[in-house]
Amino acid sequence: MITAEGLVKRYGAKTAVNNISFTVQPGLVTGFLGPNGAGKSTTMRMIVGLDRPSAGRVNVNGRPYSAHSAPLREVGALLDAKAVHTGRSAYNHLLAMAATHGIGPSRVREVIELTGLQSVAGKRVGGFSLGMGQRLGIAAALLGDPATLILDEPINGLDPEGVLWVRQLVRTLAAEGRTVLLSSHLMSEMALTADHLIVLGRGEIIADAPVADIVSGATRASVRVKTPHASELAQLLATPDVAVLRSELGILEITGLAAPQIGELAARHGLVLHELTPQNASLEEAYMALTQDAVEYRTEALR
Ligand SMILES: Nc1ncnc2c1ncn2[C@@H]1O[C@H](COP(=O)(O)OP(=O)(O)OP(=O)(O)O)[C@@H](O)[C@H]1O
Repeated sequence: MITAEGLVKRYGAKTAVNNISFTVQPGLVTGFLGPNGAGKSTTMRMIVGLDRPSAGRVNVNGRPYSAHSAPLREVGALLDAKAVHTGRSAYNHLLAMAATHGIGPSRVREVIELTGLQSVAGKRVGGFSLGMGQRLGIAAALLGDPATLILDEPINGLDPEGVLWVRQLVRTLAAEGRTVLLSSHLMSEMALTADHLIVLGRGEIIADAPVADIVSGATRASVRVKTPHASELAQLLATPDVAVLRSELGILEITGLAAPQIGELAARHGLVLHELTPQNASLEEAYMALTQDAVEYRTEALR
């Protein structure tokens, strides 16, 4: 479990994290989202004691990271996959880390197998691809069999098989009752992986809720209707609370009324429907709506 209370981080005049409080619960995958520069990495660094808060506190499994006598057994973190001694082999890198905590070679072999690095374990880390480096970072995070895991962009550089593997791994870790905090800019992947989301914008929390609530709360779901009586149905639906958009011939996109009510209204007036489909908003749309005022580095649309 991770608990932050009134957490602040200032770098000179820049406030990177501005008085945030949150709890990351065990047994769930919690996604940590936000535009570039929102303060995610800074927060993660404070959780694992790499940065000192300017104010407030953050505990991992009940204590500050620095107060744990064997931190690798409490929290496993993948923060910067490139932060390894490039001259060592993957096996020796993990063995050196393990030695600091009295963890034996058998656990090193176990995490190598778990992360699919067997064939390259003896090779110099300096020659690793981005994806292999990510796998090694995940192996290091798992080394102490910790109850809490913090993974910053773990799928960055992974091939589709690797992305699927990370998704299954973090789901399994959460199902085992562990606390998993995961950052990614890939909303489609986050929608498949996370149960809960904490969204940061300009150093503040702009959402802290289950994924389903964030998706349904930030966007208005619509219903797609295909009918040969589009004009008649659009007229029947025309009330101040219902918006009807005619996207193409015979197709209506309706917001403000649920599919069953639309179907019943059509039936009462003898109007045939060929399709009646609730359109669920995507997490990406919800995320864009939530963060539209919090994006610091905006790009211009291509003309
Ligand atoms: N060491 C530092 N010195 C000065 N400013 C910093 C430092 N580290 C981070 N910042 C600033 O703090 C803000 C938050 O940065 P942070 O890296 O935490 O954001 P992030 O949400 O992780 O972004 P990204 O998605 O781009 O990784 C940014 O404006 C960044 O420029």
